[in-house]
Amino acid sequence: MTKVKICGLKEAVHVLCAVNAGADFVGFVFAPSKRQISIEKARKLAKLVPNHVKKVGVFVNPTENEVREAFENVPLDYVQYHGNEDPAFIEQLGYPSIKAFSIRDEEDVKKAGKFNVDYYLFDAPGTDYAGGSGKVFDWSLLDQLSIPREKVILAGGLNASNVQKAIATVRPSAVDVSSGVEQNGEKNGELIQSFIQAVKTSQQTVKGAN
Ligand SMILES: O=C(O)c1ccccc1N[C@@H]1O[C@H](COP(=O)(O)O)[C@@H](O)[C@H]1O
Repeated sequence: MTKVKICGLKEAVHVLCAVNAGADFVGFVFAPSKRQISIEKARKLAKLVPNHVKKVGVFVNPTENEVREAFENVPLDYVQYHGNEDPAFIEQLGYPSIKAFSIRDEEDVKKAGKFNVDYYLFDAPGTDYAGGSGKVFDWSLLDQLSIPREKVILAGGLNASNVQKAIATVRPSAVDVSSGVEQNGEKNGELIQSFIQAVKTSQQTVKGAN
């Protein structure tokens, strides 16, 4: 079952929409971004999230204290490191973790081998911010990936129209979306629902074909 992460949530209505539509992870951005929210805001939104939906905090080159404060106070289930954090920094903090890699070429893919994390997230390089650019990268760069697929999250410019092809091509454990469920720069409930529906339909199609 491919899981779904809806990232960059800022409003209660969209958190509830993601949860009700079947999201497996919801993401709160603490890094510099147009989607950045405070720990206090994330704490309020987190109260709307049932235990089976995992809460992810997105950081870019944070200090240890920034991560600890958010993890304990929201509270979070996973920390997503979306910058140039090194393996020792992540291991020292010791939280359940997702490490993001910006993929331009095969060398970027190889960097994943240095980390020991719960999930390896592959994304397009950022433009204005470290992530959330809405850009797709060349998925074929992941063809030779040695990371087990159950630990792979695919991100980068996904939307309801391309996510089924993305799943069939990369076979990730989960897909992650931010820009692709937004309209005029804001999250959109219908787009969140259609994205999650597209992922679920994709799984039904695969089952039916077997
Ligand atoms: O969403 C953001 O604003 C963001 C800012 C800084 C780091 C990561 C961010 N989001 C992550 O970006 C990817 C892809 O997003 P998109 O669907 O291409 O817009 C995803 O992993 C988000 O978690």
